[in-house]
Amino acid sequence: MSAPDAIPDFFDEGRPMAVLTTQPLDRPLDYRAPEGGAWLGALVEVPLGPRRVLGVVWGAAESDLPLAKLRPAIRVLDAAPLRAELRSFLMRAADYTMTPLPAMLRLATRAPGLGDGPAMRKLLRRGDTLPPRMTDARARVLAAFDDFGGAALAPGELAAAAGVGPGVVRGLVEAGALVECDTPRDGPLPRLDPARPGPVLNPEQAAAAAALRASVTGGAYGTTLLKGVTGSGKTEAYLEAVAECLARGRQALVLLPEIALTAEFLTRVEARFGARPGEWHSGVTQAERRRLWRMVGQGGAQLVVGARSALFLPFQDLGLIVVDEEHDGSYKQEEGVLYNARDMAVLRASHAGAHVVLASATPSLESWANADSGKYARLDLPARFGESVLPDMRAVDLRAEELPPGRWISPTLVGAVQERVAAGEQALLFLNRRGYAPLTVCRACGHQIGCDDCDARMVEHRFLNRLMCHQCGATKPMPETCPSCGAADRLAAVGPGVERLAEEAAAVFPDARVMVLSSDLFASARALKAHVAAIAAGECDIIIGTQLVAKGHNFPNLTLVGVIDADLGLQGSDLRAAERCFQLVRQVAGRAGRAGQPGLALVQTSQPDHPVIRAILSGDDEGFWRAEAQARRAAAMPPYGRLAGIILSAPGQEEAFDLGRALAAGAAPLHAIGAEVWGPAPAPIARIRGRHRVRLLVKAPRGARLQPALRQWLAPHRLTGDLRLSVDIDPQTFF
Ligand SMILES: Nc1ncnc2c1ncn2[C@@H]1O[C@H](COP(=O)(O)OP(=O)(O)OP(=O)(O)O)[C@@H](O)[C@H]1O
Ligand SMILES: [Zn+2]
Repeated sequence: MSAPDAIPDFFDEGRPMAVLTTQPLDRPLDYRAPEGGAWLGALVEVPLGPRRVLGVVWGAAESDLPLAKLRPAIRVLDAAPLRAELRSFLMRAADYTMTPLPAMLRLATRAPGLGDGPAMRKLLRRGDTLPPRMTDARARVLAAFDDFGGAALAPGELAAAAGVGPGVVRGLVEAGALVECDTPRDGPLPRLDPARPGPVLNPEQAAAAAALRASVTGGAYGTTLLKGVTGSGKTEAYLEAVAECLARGRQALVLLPEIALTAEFLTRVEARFGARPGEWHSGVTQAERRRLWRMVGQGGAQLVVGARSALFLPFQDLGLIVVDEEHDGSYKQEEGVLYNARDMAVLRASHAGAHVVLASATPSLESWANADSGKYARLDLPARFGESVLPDMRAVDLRAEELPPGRWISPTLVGAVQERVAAGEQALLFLNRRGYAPLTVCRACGHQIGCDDCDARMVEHRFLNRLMCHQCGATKPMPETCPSCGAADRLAAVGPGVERLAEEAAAVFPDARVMVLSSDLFASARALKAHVAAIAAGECDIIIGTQLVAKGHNFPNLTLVGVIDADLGLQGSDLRAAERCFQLVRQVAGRAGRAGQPGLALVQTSQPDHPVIRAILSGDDEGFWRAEAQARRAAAMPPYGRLAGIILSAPGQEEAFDLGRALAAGAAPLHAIGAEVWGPAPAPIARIRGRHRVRLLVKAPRGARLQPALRQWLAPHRLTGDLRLSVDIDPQTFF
């Protein structure tokens, strides 16, 4: 199915056709095809009651209403029809995630200005006559066209290219030597040249690159896990697959877990292919989004780099999807439509005849197991590129170090930081906690300040000078007196957050320049990017960061990483606590010593003998995954069993519990596939934004047909009032 659709079905004007709208209806509606007819998959505007809504021609009409009873669609929009590949992907994705199809379609039609006509702008090209009076400046303007291959140019572009003022250009228009023409505003993106030579690869990289190129050449679906230690050149290797894909005239998509990483990636692509790819994420302007959405559909964009929502773009011929840092938790969308972009990438690729590359130094157990069983191919890059070696990893046993109250940087770590900073190198102190302090307590009565709407404590953010709830985002000023007992000046910050750690660093290292990297400190993606660039350029000595710093950044001068509290990740009953702790600490440590100087990672822990900490320190990755896989297999937990979370929420706890109990009592359809139901129980965070939350957990054997059983189980229950139910297939979080 690698070729674009064969000639799609066409509905002649006035013929009946089914249209799927993005409105919450349970099926497509029938309309008559509008003037000019409509292709299958075309985006159309249709009347719905008194409104006009967006829809997609989905297939043949389904009702047997007489033609005269059907309303005509209003018009076909100016955009490429959604291809069969995307339509079938949306149906399967809706099915898998148990999302209503219109909500899925909304993800694929989220382009600004879709309903607008083709936006035109006035460009200039050369006329048939020469100006009566030729000057140097005029000659330069006319010559500028040759530099652009005769393409039409905007007046401003032309003046800039010729190095003249706008008056010169105007004069030529008046003289008839330049003529205006209307041109679509959204032109193709600059061409990437896949034939340009890449860097010289070392033998391991070359072998991986050749295997990846070969997978793309086949033009069929397949998935490869590219496991390489941090700094081994995974990016260089998968860019070779991108080159192969583009050379074959197909499109490629690279997903990154964090917008802050795109700037560096765009620069690398430009260096490799001579132009920048399309960008798709929340930091991109509306005009750029509109252009990219259209160009992806028309084949005017070869490579897109984006966030998880880029998976729903209307590619003309998608040949490759790379999911970089595939283990990253942010690929799971936790609000609205609940989906895992890594899994959906595999699903989309299987419909598009595309290859998937999952790249990571610390793969998810899911991907590791799929490679282990042979379902995915696997390629390894076991060593860092060039002279750099993996950092030396050592534990700092907190039981043996004297730390005064309110201090978190151990004497050993202080000494190491001083040494590195004195040598003109950078040190990173990692603590996965935003804000100043996780807890504010009254020393008079013991009261802990909580959120008014959630079952969560408020976190002090000194930078904002407020308390913040990390569940709902609500903030309030720090009270002067205890809200419970009224005592003044008795409220105390308990525990560290990155802001407090920065305060400690400033006190302990008074001469060092300290910068904090935490997602909440930046008003925009742009500000964050600038900050990352400043760090890479060496504008600070000590970086204090949350998990934001763990994600693939390249700080060449960074040689020391201190993990403030490795035990933090081991806590909690979460199924993936060990896996996440392992991934996070290994990734953070991997930031050290990337450009030749040897790196050191010091891991502060009170449990140096904990198996996870030992695996982190020893670097025995395979041993860790094997042990983890064995434990999960024994418990029949994912990926060796299946889970679905059911979250009920309502203004009152009783309503949610009543439904939960009714569900638990009527679980026969689940028992029929060998599944168990746990709960209902109050969710660990029992209230968010004023709504009470109750959870059930469904656990099924690996091969069970879970979704049909869930549908059958849930069908008899009507949601009344303000009761909400959401289904989380393959849940990553259990709050
Ligand atoms: N063959 C090569 N020639 C020149 N430079 C290389 C080569 N391979 C890798 N590098 C450089 O080494 C550094 C690490 O490579 P790269 O970013 O591709 O590794 P990675 O495995 O993707 O790292 P991470 O896991 O941290 O994302 C980069 O600066 C890259 O430009
Ligand atoms: Zn809250």
